[in-house]
Amino acid sequence: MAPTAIADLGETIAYSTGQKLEDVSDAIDDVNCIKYDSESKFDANKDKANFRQYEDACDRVKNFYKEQHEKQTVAYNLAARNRFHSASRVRPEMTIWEAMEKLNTLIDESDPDTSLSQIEHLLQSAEAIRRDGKPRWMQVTGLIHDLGKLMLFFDELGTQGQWDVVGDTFPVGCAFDKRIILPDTFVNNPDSKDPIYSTKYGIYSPGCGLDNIMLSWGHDEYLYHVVRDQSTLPDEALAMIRYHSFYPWHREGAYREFMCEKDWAMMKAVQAFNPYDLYSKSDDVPSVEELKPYYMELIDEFFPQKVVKW
Ligand SMILES: O[C@H]1[C@H](O)[C@@H](O)[C@H](O)[C@@H](O)[C@H]1O
Ligand SMILES: [Fe+2]
Ligand SMILES: [Fe+2]
Repeated sequence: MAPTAIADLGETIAYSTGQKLEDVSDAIDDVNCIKYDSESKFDANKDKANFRQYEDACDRVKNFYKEQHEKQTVAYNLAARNRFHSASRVRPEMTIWEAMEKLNTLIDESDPDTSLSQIEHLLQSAEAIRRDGKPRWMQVTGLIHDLGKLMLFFDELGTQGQWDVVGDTFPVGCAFDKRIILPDTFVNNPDSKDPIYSTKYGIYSPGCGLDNIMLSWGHDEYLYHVVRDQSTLPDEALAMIRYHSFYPWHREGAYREFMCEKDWAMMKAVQAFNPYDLYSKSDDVPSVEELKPYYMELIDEFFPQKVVKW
């Protein structure tokens, strides 16, 4: 780890940190009470080779990743986090259901696998989790996991476009791993030539824990911060939200050298969640009005104060 770089990043890294390391053993005990099936029943019949084909994706998707991979730098990430945490920011207020309706106008440029609206994607994920008999906290996690994309509509966050909202995530401040999709598109990212950020560990140290790694700014990181303080969701749900787009880690096995003990338990949770997010995209289109009463009750259970500060 380079001490000067760490000193510069200082508090910003600290406030982007989730649980303290002291909470690790508690979290692991909690995890032991939750059983994940090694294979979910739900994705057994899916042809997985049809999803996430980025090399063959259309120009819209490829251009998206080129832009994202060039612009997600340490400097940008620090600035975005400062805007989010700024004390003077007036945070929009709305309920979870209102947020789902507001998000519905977004067409995600990074996604080669669905042409459905966001509310439909959220309901597909939640319904697949519910059909598999998973706990209620996981169903509501499926329902909300992409609501962070709302950041696109909140001017005071200074969102630049879709490149700092959607798409897969990856750490900044250390070398970009080849297992990130379309890895050659990082050549024009200035950090890939930085003497510290371009090294294997960069500004981090092995075993430092994922909560201490700055992941590219976007809907996962944003929603994690919103939900952590305003819901009763367990640590596993928060990990599913925060890391669901971190495919190079949870699917491809990259960046494992940064994990701490707690992260291994959290990774199981994220991997258990992933099929419901990805493979539910080919399910039937859900009926929003029919499902609304069930999910309104579920939302109230985990967001007791009803109105959320975004
Ligand atoms: O295109 C998708 C989409 O934007 C998802 O919401 C995100 O979680 C994925 O990782 C990404 O690749
Ligand atoms: Fe997502
Ligand atoms: Fe999703």
